[in-house]
Amino acid sequence: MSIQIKQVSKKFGDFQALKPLDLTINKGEMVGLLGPSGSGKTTLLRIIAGLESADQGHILFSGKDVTNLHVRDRRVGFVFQHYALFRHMTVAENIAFGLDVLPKAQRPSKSQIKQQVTALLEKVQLEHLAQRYPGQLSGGQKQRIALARALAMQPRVLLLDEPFGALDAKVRKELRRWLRDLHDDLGFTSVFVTHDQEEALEVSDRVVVMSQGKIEQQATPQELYHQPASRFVYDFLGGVNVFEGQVHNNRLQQGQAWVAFPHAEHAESGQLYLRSHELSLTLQPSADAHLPLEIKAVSLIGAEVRLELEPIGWNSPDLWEVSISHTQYNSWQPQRGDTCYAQPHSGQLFSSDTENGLRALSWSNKLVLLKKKTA
Ligand SMILES: Nc1ncnc2c1ncn2[C@@H]1O[C@H](COP(=O)(O)OP(=O)(O)OP(=O)(O)O)[C@@H](O)[C@H]1O
Repeated sequence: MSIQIKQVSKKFGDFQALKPLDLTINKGEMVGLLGPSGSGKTTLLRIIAGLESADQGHILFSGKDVTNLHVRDRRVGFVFQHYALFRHMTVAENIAFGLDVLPKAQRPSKSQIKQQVTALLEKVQLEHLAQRYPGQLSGGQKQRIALARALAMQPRVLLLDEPFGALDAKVRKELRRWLRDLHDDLGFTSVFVTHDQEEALEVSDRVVVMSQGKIEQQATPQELYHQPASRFVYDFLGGVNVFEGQVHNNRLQQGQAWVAFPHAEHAESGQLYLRSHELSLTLQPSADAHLPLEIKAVSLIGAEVRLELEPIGWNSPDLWEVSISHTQYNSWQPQRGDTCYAQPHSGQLFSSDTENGLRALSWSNKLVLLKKKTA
């Protein structure tokens, strides 16, 4: 089922929690609402559910206006961060709950309910826990049961509010992949709220970034990562190293540190945003950049080696973080206190004269061109 949100807005007292916004969620799509605390994600989700009413605007499910339809008639399933399982009921009873309380005319027979519960327990891979009580389950297991309970009602839409927010990082990762598989398997439409960038980028078909009650950008994870529409989105996605300076002689300069622009730039000042994979570390400065850094920490855990670097003779809002391969680490053997230099390949420039404040820069093209010329 598709969801259309048309000019929906919401005020709490004088506070505008949602500015009039439009959003279309396609049938079978999984959409992540991503944004900082207070940006309006939960309010939007609750309005879609019918738990909250919009001040103005319309919500359409598959083209039908459901704005004034009661929550119980919208056929939406919910899963919240805090598993609202009934403690005095077994897992099986919890899953059956919604079906057991249906009006008689709609209620399946006892044996049908039993069959459905068994099928759902299989889907969430927890058949062996049917007779346990919530108090005897792990956080991750509770969330899977909460999901099974939501699915029992055969919702047309599944709404999830930080469903894995209370779980530890490893379980969280497992569960979000599992949720994505289940979504694909059952083919429902899902909208989930998260403030975790990695989670949103990993499982969503489309990510809607919200800030101060409005949509900053909606895009596929790939588009969002590679073409953030604004500095807010770039900052919010994180994992970025920033070099700020004044422009002189087609260089971005701060103290003795500088980066030469690959093309002519007319701005007076700017901030260069570089993600870890957009630069390499060298032992000498190059003709394109002089960005000295001191290694403050070397972390070997994980698929790559993460270096934390402090600017030497220039300032940055945060320490720089750059990942290198273990092969590179083994040949270079960087140590705390060593000096190295950042050499950008590509990045984004935010400056007063760029349209939307953002321009993609590429030094790699220049390098490729040079290579081609000399070949
Ligand atoms: N019932 C309410 N009464 C008054 N203000 C509210 C109410 N519900 C939400 N708000 C305010 O509206 C804004 C948006 O809240 P919302 O819960 O939608 O944000 P969010 O993006 O989901 O944040 P979080 O990630 O912290 O859950 C917040 O500033 C919040 O304080």
